[in-house]
Amino acid sequence: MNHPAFAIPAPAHQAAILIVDDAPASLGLLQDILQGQGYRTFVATSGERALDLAQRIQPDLILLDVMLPGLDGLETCSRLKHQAATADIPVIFVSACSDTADIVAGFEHGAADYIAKPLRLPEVCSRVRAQLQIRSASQSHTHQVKRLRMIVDGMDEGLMLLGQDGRIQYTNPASERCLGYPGRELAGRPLAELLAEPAARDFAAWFDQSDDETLARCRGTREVLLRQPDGSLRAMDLSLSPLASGEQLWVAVLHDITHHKQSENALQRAALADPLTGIANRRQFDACLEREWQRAMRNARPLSLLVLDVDHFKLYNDLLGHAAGDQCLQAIASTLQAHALRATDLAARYGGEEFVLLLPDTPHEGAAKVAEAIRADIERLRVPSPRSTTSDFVTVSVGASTIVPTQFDECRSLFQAADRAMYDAKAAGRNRVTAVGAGYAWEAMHRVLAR
Ligand SMILES: Nc1nc2c(ncn2[C@@H]2O[C@H](COP(=O)(O)OP(=O)(O)OP(=O)(O)O)[C@@H](O)[C@H]2O)c(=O)[nH]1
Repeated sequence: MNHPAFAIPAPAHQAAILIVDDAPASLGLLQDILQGQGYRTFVATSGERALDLAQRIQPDLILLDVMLPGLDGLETCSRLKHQAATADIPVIFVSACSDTADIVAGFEHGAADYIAKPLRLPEVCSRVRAQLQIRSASQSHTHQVKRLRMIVDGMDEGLMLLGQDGRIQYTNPASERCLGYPGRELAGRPLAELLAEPAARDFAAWFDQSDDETLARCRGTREVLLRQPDGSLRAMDLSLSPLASGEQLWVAVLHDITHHKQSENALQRAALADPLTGIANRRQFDACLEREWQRAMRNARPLSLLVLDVDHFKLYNDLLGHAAGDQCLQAIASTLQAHALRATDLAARYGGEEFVLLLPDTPHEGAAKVAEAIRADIERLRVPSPRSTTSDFVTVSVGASTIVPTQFDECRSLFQAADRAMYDAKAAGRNRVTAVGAGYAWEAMHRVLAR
């Protein structure tokens, strides 16, 4: 039977409605009405059968009579609500018992609505439609929430919610990975506590003051170091923005930049290294010399420099070829590097076949000893040098200079003195060390001694 007067547009998907009634007349009537509205209907004449069918067909709505043989409607409704598979299916009681107490009991047992018999058809249609709309809205809301949760849980970026006091209220799995702690250990902790300085101080100050103007300053993205539970640090970009909803919450996003940092560091290292030998290049040496010069001057400590040049290297190259020459330079660089024993010593290739070794806090005698040890070790490499007029093997000449820098000295004077000493060693026959003192203090001492 169709009821055009109460016709409503058929739902986008044909909703399935389970009608539970032991009275054939009312069952048939409800079935006619609902089918007329375009719904698919299923019927059950007992509570037990209704439970079974509901589990299997997962209807969108159940119309349930209260008075049923065996398991009554109230108990059936309770059981439906206690089973995970049917708990979310809305139930409308349809009953001749329409006292307030009956209606209240229906709601207490989990009903979504209550229709009193005798049935008024427009009312049945409206209530059914209303429940289906509520269910559809709630399903799409649940779907949205699930989707959002999947996105947030699957993000590579760490996402956190912070209160206005800067304490963590929510962390997604990626932020737990970034921070190195499980979510339960992060909840309630101030974010600043997990940062290294100077960001830790800034964030603590911002959130402590928490006036709008101060907080506005923590907006945006900055590079921070996160303290890991094992004490190590991880570089991240941290973006902070207020939650648009107007709640007093902040959204913090962590983006791991370890890889960028690593390649940045690798680039920096490459820019400071000599590509042939892997030891420091001239650029790094110049910066280091300037630093150590200032330190030695502040502390009035001796600073020594060795300048080392391969003997007759042109002849070596000409006879054995450039590739063999390169290998020879690599062997010399390794030998030199092996003598850079202290953390502050720096071995570098100054250019061509010329090398330097900077020895901070090293007096004249110490520098001369290191220079001689390097010279002897290179000779001991026994790299054949057939055309050399100095030796059968590759040798080096080394100039060493030492200075206790004063404000009357110039940084380049140390290099110039060592370079001159190296040329003196060449002039004196090569494969030897010449060690000299340099600078105002040295000359002053010699003036006193000469008197
Ligand atoms: N294989 C190779 N040779 C280089 C490199 N840099 C400079 N040389 C060579 O080193 C040689 C240096 O020659 P010279 O400056 O004339 O000096 P030397 O032959 O070593 O003679 P003395 O220094 O007087 O003992 C040149 O032939 C350069 O081509 C390099 O990176 N690889």
